[in-house]
Amino acid sequence: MAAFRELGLAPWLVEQARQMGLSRPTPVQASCIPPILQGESRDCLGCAKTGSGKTAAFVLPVLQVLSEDPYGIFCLVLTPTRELAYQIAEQFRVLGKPLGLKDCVVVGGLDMVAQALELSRKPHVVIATPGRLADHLRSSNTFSLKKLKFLVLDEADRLLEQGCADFTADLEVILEAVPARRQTLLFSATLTDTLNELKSLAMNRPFFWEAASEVRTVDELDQRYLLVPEAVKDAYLVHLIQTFQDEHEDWSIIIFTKTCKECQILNMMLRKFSFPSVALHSMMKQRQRFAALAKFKSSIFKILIATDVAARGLDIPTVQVVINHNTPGLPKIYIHRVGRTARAGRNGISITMVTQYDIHLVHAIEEEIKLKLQEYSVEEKLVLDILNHVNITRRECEIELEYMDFDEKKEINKRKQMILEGKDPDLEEKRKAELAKIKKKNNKFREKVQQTLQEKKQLQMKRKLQKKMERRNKLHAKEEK
Ligand SMILES: Nc1ncnc2c1ncn2[C@@H]1O[C@H](COP(=O)(O)OP(=O)(O)OP(=O)(O)O)[C@@H](O)[C@H]1O
Repeated sequence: MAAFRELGLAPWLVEQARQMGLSRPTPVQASCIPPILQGESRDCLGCAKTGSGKTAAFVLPVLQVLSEDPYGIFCLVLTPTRELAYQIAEQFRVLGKPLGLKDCVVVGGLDMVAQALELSRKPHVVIATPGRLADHLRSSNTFSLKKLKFLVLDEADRLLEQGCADFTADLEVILEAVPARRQTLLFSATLTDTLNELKSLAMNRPFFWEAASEVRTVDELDQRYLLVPEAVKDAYLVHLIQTFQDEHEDWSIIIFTKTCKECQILNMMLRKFSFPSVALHSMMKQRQRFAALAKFKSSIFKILIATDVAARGLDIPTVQVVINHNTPGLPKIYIHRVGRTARAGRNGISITMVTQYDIHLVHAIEEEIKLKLQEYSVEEKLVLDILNHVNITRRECEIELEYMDFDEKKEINKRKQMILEGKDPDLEEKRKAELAKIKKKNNKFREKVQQTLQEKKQLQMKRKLQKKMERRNKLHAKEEK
């Protein structure tokens, strides 16, 4: 593998990388840095496994080009979560220190006025979540992205996905504000599904690089599943954590849950068992989210319980274990979740809890990652011993949470968010109800059509069969004559 300086990077940048512990480029860096350095006419799509150094693969060449002609705003990085935006900003800051790099993080949940002021001071690099940046573009004209040289989409497939947090409308606003002549860099561990959409964004002789590997997860990751009945999941979880705590001196675990409520309940429950845990989910205030992550990163708290808001990109080298409290519905989400451990060549283990209803999801995951998960065995008796205690504790937490009006708060938060987005919550609700009605009607209609088609098909088959029988009878009659 070539050294960093052979990739065309300046000595000061190579030295800066070395100081950060990056002495030799990883494959994604070695492959993507030279084409990015070729300049304006070359876009780049980099697809490499989790923890393989994709961030430096774009930060280093951007800094190199910036150092040759520094001005603001030179580069815009878009990323799906607020925590990830700060993590990327840190890499820019550390690697770009000799340049006196000015960066600006623009994410939701924080003061918009302060952000607008920072943007107006022309930072070299803006790292943003699409929603908040689009809000700034819609509401102010104190900054311009028209001279931008680089547009980076980190976790690009997530940004283009149309899921519960749909970025497409915001991306449209942003793409209108950036110049057509620019270099677009797209990175993720899971680019292939959305490749066509991504290519329409990166049209300048796109250089596409994908790590040559059949298996889509890293070799250093020991991937297990644990078959558990739904009703006793939490007893297994407590048992797993207790075992790690007893057997390891230095340990750190991320537990992924399906919903914010589940995340909150598990955190309350684990704390009642005196485990050092913190929660991270989208219903928390942004300051609480940052504080929780900081406590986990500094190992004050050894357990992070999170929703998929923490599934992508977060780089916390000390994480040795990922527990999936629910089996992810999409293989892609599984890949990103388990990728929070076994990063940059370290070992790690992931344990996915699988109930009787989730077997098909495991098969889909195995098919996608091209690897069979191995069973994780536990001593059932030890789990049975704590079962009652765990179930009673969980029930207590559920009752406590009801008193805290968690669901109501969720509803209020949703309405607040709509107001912030300039929507009328009541109108939106009406619209949603109407849409649901139409959907139901359409579904009924579709079912009816399908039923009619089925009946028609059956009738045709019946007729065919009848004709066949008639022909055969006639033949028999002829033969008998
Ligand atoms: N050349 C290198 N040598 C050693 N370590 C490196 C190198 N490049 C990056 N790293 C380290 O590897 C870790 C993972 O890097 P990074 O977060 O960029 O991964 P990623 O590919 O973006 O992962 P994900 O898909 O999960 O976002 C970081 O701690 C980073 O400092």
